[in-house]
Amino acid sequence: MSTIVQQSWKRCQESNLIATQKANDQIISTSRIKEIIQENHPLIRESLPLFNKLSPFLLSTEHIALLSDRNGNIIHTVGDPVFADHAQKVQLQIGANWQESNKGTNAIGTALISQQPIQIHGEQHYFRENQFLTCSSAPIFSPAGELLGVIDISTRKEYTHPFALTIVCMIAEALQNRFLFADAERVMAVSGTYSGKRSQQWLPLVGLDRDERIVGLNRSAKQLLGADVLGKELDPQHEGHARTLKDDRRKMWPSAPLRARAQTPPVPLKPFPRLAGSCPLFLQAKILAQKAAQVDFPVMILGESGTGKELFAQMIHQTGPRAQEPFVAVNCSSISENLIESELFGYEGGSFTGAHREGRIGKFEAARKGTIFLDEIGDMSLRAQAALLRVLQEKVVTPVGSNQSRPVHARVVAATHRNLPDEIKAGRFRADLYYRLKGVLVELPPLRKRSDILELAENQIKQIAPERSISLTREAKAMLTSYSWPGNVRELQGVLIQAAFLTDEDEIDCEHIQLENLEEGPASSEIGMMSLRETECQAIKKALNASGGNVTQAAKLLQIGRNTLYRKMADYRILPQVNQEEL
Ligand SMILES: Nc1ncnc2c1ncn2[C@@H]1O[C@H](COP(=O)(O)OP(=O)(O)OP(=O)(O)O)[C@@H](O)[C@H]1O
Repeated sequence: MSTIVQQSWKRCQESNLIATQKANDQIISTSRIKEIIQENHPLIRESLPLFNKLSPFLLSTEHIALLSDRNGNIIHTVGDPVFADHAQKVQLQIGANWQESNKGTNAIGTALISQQPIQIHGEQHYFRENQFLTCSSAPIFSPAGELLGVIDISTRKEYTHPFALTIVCMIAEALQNRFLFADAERVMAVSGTYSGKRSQQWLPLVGLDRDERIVGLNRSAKQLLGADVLGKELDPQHEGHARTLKDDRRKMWPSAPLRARAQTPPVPLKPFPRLAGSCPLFLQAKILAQKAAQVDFPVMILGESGTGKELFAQMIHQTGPRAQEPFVAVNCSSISENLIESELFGYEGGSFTGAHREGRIGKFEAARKGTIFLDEIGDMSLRAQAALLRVLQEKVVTPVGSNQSRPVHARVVAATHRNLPDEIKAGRFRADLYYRLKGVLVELPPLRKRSDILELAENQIKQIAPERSISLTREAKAMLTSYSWPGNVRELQGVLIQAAFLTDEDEIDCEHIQLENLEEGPASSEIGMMSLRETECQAIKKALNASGGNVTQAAKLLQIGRNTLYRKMADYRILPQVNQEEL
């Protein structure tokens, strides 16, 4: 037995776990699972494509793959339904908790404690009931080194695949890289001489923030540079050999010091994403924005949060004559009142405590002849509004601590979810600024008023899981069109990511769709969506009772696949015993 396994057995004995007894088999409640899925949204979002790729390889191999959060809760499974059936007996299923304190020595729980990849083979499992398994797990770390969860591949001990452990390690590393690309402003591949063991598989990747500080690195980069480089600037020795793989500094805030500005090479913008939708209200706004892109008037985009305001601003930039220049997005609500002037107009070196020695250019200058997108303009303080108005009137900025003005060439596109005329009446927004910004007014409809919700949903599903052809059932479509969508397209995206994650078949059904305020949807009660779930739940319970708890027979009675039934049971927290109650 390896030292890790020995230490784990010792912990189990010290916690008075009895190997011959049943392990703790509590399943967490449906509402808690929903919360856990919400909490782990980024982990799920990044894992989904990898699980989708893995899934076909596991079919008919008696293997399943599982994803657990950092607390050992299983939040996703894919794999061979035949083995899933056996696995269910020991709760290798969604909603079970595989922490060592519950399940004794096991690959998920022990990988979480040891923070190392591990394979637990047959009798190495502490509880006898788990000794028919061999499970291979690898911890998943964020690029900043935070433990996020575990990826596991399990099977009967006699079927263990020789590369199972290698595969989970590769998936965990691929996930770390996906996080790096999703979160860092700039990703660089570094090279150099390795001091420790060389990792053959992955390019050493480093993620940098807008201030050029290292915010994340993958395992190879950690071996090369050491973990203590987090928060520091990249050593020039490595920077010299580094290749930039992703650079969003033109989109957001290019925070390079003044002197470095001229050296920053132009970075091509990503191709513009298609703005999906055929609803007349939406098309009207799109046509207006496309026209506005060709002229230089200021544009004001109005719409609730998540309706696509930033996407529209990007479209205006990228389809207009300034497309080759930077697009700089500024979220006015997230900049503190004290810093707004230095953020927008820049500052001279040493002009205030905490300032960079070399000084910084402001966002107006960073946008050069491109577009500055002032998001959440309605949340700007009156002081900042006054400063902004001056810039728009005089077309110059004066960096903090300087007495020299610099010309502004950028085009301004502003957006807000607030009703600015109301804000003006309440004295919170300056009327003169409103009229300066308002040039062309583009109003985006909230999703609940759009007639193309299903078209958008189908479009999103294709983007989320391009390699699967997932469709929506009739009931799922009714559910989506009857909901009020307070979070608009962004909420729809989140719901569909979860749904695609929860189904491992080619259909998204109501059980996979988790809506926050279902009761608030205008028509949901009218068409009885909750009772649909309730009816399905009752039908499953009845079928299980009629079949004496035999899942295969119950599935036949219900005319659905056994695997589908298992997933529905997990969703409704139904155990396969007679007269079971919801947990
Ligand atoms: N018509 C559309 N087609 C495809 N995706 C869309 C569409 N509209 C919005 N989205 C997507 O919805 C999400 C939210 O869009 P965006 O960030 O532009 O909204 P917003 O109105 O600026 O939100 P906020 O006010 O919260 O900043 C993004 O992921 C965007 O890609």
